[in-house]
Amino acid sequence: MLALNEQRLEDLEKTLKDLGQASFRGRQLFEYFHKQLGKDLDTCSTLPKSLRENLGDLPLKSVDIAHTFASKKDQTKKFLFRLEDQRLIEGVLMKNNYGYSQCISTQVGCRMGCHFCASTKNGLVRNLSPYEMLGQIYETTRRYGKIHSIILMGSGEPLDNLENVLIFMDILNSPLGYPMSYRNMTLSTCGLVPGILQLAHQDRKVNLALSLHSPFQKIREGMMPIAKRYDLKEIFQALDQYTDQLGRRVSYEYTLIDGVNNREEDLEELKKLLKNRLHHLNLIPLNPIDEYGEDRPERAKVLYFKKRCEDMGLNVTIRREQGGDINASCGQLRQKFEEEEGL
Ligand SMILES: C[S@@+](CC[C@H](N)C(=O)[O-])C[C@H]1O[C@@H](n2cnc3c(N)ncnc32)[C@H](O)[C@@H]1O
Ligand code: SF4
Repeated sequence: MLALNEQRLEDLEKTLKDLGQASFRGRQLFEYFHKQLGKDLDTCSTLPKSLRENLGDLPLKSVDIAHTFASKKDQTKKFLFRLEDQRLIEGVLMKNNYGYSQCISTQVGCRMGCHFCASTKNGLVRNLSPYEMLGQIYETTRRYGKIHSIILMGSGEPLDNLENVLIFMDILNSPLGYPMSYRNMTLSTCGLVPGILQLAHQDRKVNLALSLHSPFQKIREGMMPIAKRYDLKEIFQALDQYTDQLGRRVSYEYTLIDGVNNREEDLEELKKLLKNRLHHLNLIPLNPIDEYGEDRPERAKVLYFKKRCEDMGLNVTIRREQGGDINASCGQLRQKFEEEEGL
């Protein structure tokens, strides 16, 4: 059973009803957890003391900020959050002109095995529960104020933990809670087709990003083992359904790796794939990790690639390099600290 502070409103009302309480008590408790960001039932003054004591036996989930790394170059902050089993996960908080945007993790580790990604080096440890995702946002909100938008681009593959991710998004979106619009939530996936189709056929209008990395099936397979399971043709069919059903464009993450996916033929093939689709292409220069021998292209090559995409009529940006001095490569910090702690 989910903890009290990670149940959807209707489930929390039912839990309270099963305890012989009126359903409005469930609503009050939901507001306490998700609007007031309360953590300790003793401070929930809307509930009678007897009920608080009664609920005291039921577990609440918690997340703490274990370490904060502040960039000296910009206002970016990187966090290591500690979970109740002492596991660590990473998150990044970025300041934009419209407010804070936060990158959050959805799993401890990842089982997808992309060769360039530090998050997957020790495989998947476990899925995050809904509160372990909410708690990342609530803890930063307590310290820095309201978060405007989130991206599910920390460690983990969100579509490999979709049930909990949907509960998390629904609670965050609830008018009685935080609330954050689905439109301010972006889910990034390596391309798990069943999950993309599930997202296409429901009405939460969240943003979807595909980690594309190569327009060629064989090269993609060489970078991301999961590409062997779902090929580009299947993935694009699913993405087309998402756009048709929800009228939303898809973002494409493209980690630029020198000599691997920044060649002339990559540009031509990208044009064929994206030109006639609603798209936004986001170029991410590789953040090299020890286990992966390939190189990050120098700045001039990144700018050239972007210019060529623009000339071909693609809608393209280079991901803003925020917090470059706090080693923002996903998964590396957690790996370092967990090794030090012998986890
Ligand atoms: C860590 S993943 C998490 C979300 C999801 N699992 C995915 O792959 O889209 C978020 C993004 O970071 C990118 N990424 C991972 N390791 C990277 C690295 N070393 N350098 C640049 N981008 C990287 C991934 O390709 C992906 O687009
Ligand atoms: S890039 Fe995404 S899917 Fe691939 S290993 Fe990293 S977290 Fe997992």
